[in-house]
Amino acid sequence: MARKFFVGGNWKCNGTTEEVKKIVTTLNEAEVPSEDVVEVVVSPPFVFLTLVKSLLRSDFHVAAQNCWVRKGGAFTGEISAEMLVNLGIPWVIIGHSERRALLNESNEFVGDKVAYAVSQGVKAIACIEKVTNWENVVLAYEPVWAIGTGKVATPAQAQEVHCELRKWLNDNVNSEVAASTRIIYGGSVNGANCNELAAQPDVDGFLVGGASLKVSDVPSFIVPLV
Ligand SMILES: O=C(CO)COP(=O)(O)O
Repeated sequence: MARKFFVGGNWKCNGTTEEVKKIVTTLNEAEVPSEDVVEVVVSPPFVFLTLVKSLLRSDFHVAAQNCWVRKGGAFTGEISAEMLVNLGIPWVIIGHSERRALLNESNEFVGDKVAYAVSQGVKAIACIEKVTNWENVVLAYEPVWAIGTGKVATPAQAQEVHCELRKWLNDNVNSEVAASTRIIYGGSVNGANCNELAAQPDVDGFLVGGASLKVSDVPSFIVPLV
C-alpha cells in the first residue's frame, strides 16, 4: 500500500505572534507538491493554534503538541482532546522525548494519551502502545542524540530503525498496518539532509524542529523525493 509522505513542523515552545505570522506566510507561499502527494502539518504552541489555523493555507494542517490523557476536567494547565476537536485541530503530537525527559511522561501514560486522543477523533503523531486504530496514527522515530544537536542520523541508520519498527508492526499488529502506517524521522532534519533520508524505503516523512522555524529552510524539506 502506498504511503503518503508526511512532513510535520514541531515549533516546540517558540515564537511570537509576529514570528508565527511570518512562518505561516512563508508556508502559504511555498511551492510544494499537492496534498495528494505530501501531507504537511505544523504544530505551534497551544496559544497560537487558532491563529495559525485561521491563516494557514487549506491544504496544510495544524497539530497540537500535547493533550490530556482523558476527558477534560479539573486538570489545571492541560488541554483536552475534546477541545482540539471543538477547535477543528485534526492532529496532536504525543509522547515527544522532551516531555518524557522533562515531565516524566511514561510509556504507559503516552500510550493512554494516544488511545484517548484517537478515540475522540484526533489523529496522533505518536510513540506507540495501546493503539487499536492505526489508521489515524503516524509513528515518529526521533533518536534523542539527534534532537536539536545538528547531528542527524545517517540515511542507513534511520532506515534500519524504521525497518525494525515496521517489522514490529507486522509481528505485533498485522501486515496491512505494517504496510500502511507512516513512520517518520525527526532529529536535525533540514533542507540539506532531507532528500537522502526521504529516499530510504521506510522513511515516510519527517518531524522537523529547529528548521521548521527558519523561514529560509521551511519549504525545502516539504519537497522530498516523492
Ligand atoms: O524534536 C524534533 C521534532 O519533534 C526534532 O528537532 P530538531 O529538528 O530541532 O532536531
